[in-house]
Amino acid sequence: MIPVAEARARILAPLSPLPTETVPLARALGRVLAEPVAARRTQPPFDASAMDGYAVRRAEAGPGAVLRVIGESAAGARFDGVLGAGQAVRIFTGAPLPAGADDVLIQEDADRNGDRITVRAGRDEKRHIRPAGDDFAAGDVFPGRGPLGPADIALLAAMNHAALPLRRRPVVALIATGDELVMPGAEPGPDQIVSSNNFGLAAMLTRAGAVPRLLPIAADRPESLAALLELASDADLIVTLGGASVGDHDLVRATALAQGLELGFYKVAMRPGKPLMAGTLRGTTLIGLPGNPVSAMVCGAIFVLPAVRTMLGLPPGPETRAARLAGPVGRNGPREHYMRARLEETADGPRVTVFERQDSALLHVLQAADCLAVRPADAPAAAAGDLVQVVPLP
Ligand SMILES: Nc1nc2c(c(=O)[nH]1)N[C@H]1C(S)=C(S)[C@@H](COP(=O)(O)OP(=O)(O)OC[C@H]3O[C@@H](n4cnc5c(N)ncnc54)[C@H](O)[C@@H]3O)O[C@H]1N2
Ligand code: MOO
Repeated sequence: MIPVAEARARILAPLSPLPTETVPLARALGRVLAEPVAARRTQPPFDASAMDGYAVRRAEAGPGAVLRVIGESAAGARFDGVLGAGQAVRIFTGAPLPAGADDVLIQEDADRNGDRITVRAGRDEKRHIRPAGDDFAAGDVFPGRGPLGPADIALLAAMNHAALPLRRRPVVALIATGDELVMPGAEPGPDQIVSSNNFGLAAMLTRAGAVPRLLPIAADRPESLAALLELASDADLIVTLGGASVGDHDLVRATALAQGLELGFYKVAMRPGKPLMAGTLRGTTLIGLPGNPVSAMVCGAIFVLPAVRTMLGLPPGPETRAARLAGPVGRNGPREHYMRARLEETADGPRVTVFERQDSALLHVLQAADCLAVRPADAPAAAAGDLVQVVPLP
């Protein structure tokens, strides 16, 4: 058994960022930039009005002042002249501020009579001008990388990018194994269950910016698994689920070895996830996840997502943070324990409640969790208030 950090390092070592492709902005949600991109324009490109009202000179627009309206500046159609003494220009939100003006009087503070306005008493003192470049300036580097969210897309659109240089999305083949499994919606036989791990992993991968490819379930026969490994051979990463342990029907390692797998390691000092294995099959990284549903999901977060992020050119993670235990936890054994838990922000900082039940078959416990509290191998018992590292669940 090797430590978790070493197992992850060995998985990541042969991986590198995938090539760049140019993708229309409207298809960039959830994708990752392959290189920094900069604003192609300044926003706003001119001093703009933030309100509907009148562009004026502040020094002459005190309460009671009377000004003559000489024109209009609308969003998309500016007033071309220069504002002179005693003059005002009708202006609308988003319109360029005319030369000579330094203030926008909101229309609620003006009484209009023909081409005259009178400034009301108690007028709003705010100038209601958005200076040029208030949001960003041409050349400003877009601050994010990805996976891009809705606000990222909005900012990139405003920066005038119709298409973006993105990392190609890693295609991850998912092969669930076991005669006991049927697809959701099918009618399981008396000794069968519904396959959940491949769907959970697929969701995790999609959210991380990868393309999961759900292959048919492999039966517990070497020919079945071998055929599916063949089918998966053009993926960027192959993930098998189950069949990793020592039982008579756990065939993944033997079958993959017979197909030419160069085994990197088998077994990690981790709970859940001990029977994890990884290696290279015909040039493609293969990660063999344990079958217990929570083990598969935890190993997905701790090993598969870092592999995907590396292929996307992102820091591999997982990111951890410190939190105080809400209650005591017992001493740990020789395997690093990734305990299902819930994190809350309190006045004293983040606090983590570790769940009572940690059996790796309990998906309802995982569903209730939002993080994993990490207990190092052989850690002594810990008390409420002690610090532990937590990994947010994806
Ligand atoms: N004698 C030993 N037995 C076991 C050991 C051990 O060291 N010695 N390790 C245990 C640990 S830890 C784990 S984890 C499991 C994992 O074993 P496998 O990877 O071989 O998983 P399976 O036997 O295929 O399945 C385990 C369990 O999970 C269910 N399963 C499998 N795939 C799915 C799926 N796609 N969706 C939902 N559920 C799935 C399967 O039906 C089993 O109940 O081994 C322990 N045993
Ligand atoms: O390591 Mo197994 O993954 O405990 O359930």
